This record gives sequence, C-alpha cells and structure tokens, in this order.
Amino acid sequence: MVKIIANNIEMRFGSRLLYRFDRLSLAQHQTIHLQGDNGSGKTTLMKMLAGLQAPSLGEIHTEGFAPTPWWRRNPLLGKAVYLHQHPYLFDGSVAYNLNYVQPLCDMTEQEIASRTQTAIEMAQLGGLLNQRAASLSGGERQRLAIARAWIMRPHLLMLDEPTSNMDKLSQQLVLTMVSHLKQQGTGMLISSHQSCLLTGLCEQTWQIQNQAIQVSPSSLDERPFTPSQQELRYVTAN
Ligand SMILES: Nc1ncnc2c1ncn2[C@@H]1O[C@H](COP(=O)(O)OP(=O)(O)OP(=O)(O)O)[C@@H](O)[C@H]1O
Repeated sequence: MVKIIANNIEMRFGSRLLYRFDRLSLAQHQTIHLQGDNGSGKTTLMKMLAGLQAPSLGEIHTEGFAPTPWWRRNPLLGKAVYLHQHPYLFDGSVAYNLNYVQPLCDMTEQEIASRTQTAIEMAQLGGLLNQRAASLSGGERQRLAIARAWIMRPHLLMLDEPTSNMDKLSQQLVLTMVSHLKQQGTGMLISSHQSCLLTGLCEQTWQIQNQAIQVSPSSLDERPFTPSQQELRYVTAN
C-alpha cells in the first residue's frame, strides 16, 4: 500500500493563512473529493502533496514506495501524478503526447501498446492523433491529459478540476477512464467545486473551510496492497 502523508501542516502566502491541519493522507484504493471555494487552496494542497510546493510548516512523507534515487533531491517528486486544470502538454501531436509516457511505464511493450490503444478509444482521440496538441480545445486537452495518465496506471493521481471545461460527452468519457483507474486501485484526489459525475465515485470528502480542512467520513479502511500494481511514475505538472 503506498500513501502520501502530510503532518502538522500550515500553509500561508505572506501573512495570509490558507489553512492548518494535523494530518491528511492519500492512499491507494481511496477516492477523495476535494472541495472548497475559489482561492481556498485546493490547487496548492495538491501541489504540496505532489512535492511541487513546500508547506510553510510541517512535513510530508511517503510510505510504500521504492527508495528515492540518489540524484532526486525532493523525495516527493514522482510519487503522485498531478494533473492541473489547464494540463501541460508537450509540443507535438496528440500521438506524440500519448507515446511520450511509454518509457515511464513499468509494463511490457505489448501491455503499453494495448493500454495506449484502449486509452485512445476511451478518450475518443482516434480522429485527433495527428493534430498538434497545442491546437486542441480545453476539453480535448483534458481528455488527452487523463488518457496519458491512464496509460501509466499510477498508484496515486490528483485531478484538479478535471471536468471544468467539459461537455456531457467528455465528462462521460473521463468518468469511464477514472472508474477504470479506481477499479485498478489508483488512489485519487479529485478537486471540484460542485458535485459532478466524477465526485460520485468518491467515498470521502476533504472540505477546505475557515482555514481548516474537514474530512468526512473521518476514517476510511485502506485495503491491502496488491503486489502486481506497478511503481508510480511522474507525468506532468504545472
Ligand atoms: N505563489 C503564490 N504566491 C502568492 N499567493 C498565491 C500563490 N499561489 C497561490 N496563491 C494564492 O493562494 C490562494 C489559493 O490558491 P489555489 O490556486 O490553491 O486555490 P484554489 O482553491 O485551487 O482556487 P480555484 O478554485 O479558483 O482554482 C489564492 O488566493 C491564490 O491567489
């Protein structure tokens, strides 16, 4: 079982306190809805858990991952995949973006090829493969970013307002991909202002309010580790 654990955290920008909390953890087999008003600090929390932003006070560590390579100074980087609401895409075609993550996947070539093909079908990207990623619409970019993460089958995935730009069809496609990842044991933190199709998959809520984070229900069973699940790799972040 892999997890990221944040203890005794305080986060502020200058004199402005975003929140304080004693402990939060994101583990495999959990699907959590992160709620909060605009500017409450949802993106900041995800970036902290992904190692992209240091908390003002407190400590974030991981359990259950392979040892950090000696050359990596930040031990949190690479442990969770974080997808920003305006996902970073590489300069190149849609196909290039999908293939880019293949060397990072701990699977056989055959498995990677099969997952890539399935991801293209699930995200309905077949007609867009030769199009430049930079020219995609907001919803198509999100679908591509989630398809790319789906291929990697990460242990932990953070989705920042994943359906904010999406019409009903795109939301349904993303729901299918995220449901698959949930079945495969990927632990997910999904930020969304409102309840939506995706948040219907969540069994816990983290609500940012009054400079604190309320967790409900307050505890969740964490299912035992499945040894066949592959090592998490880092995809992209802003
Ligand atoms: N590097 C920074 N320096 C100063 N203030 C920052 C910085 N990054 C974020 N903030 C501020 O911290 C607050 C929380 O930002 P964050 O993006 O985490 O909120 P959010 O809950 O994700 O918002 P939204 O729902 O609008 O996306 C905002 O008021 C933002 O302006």
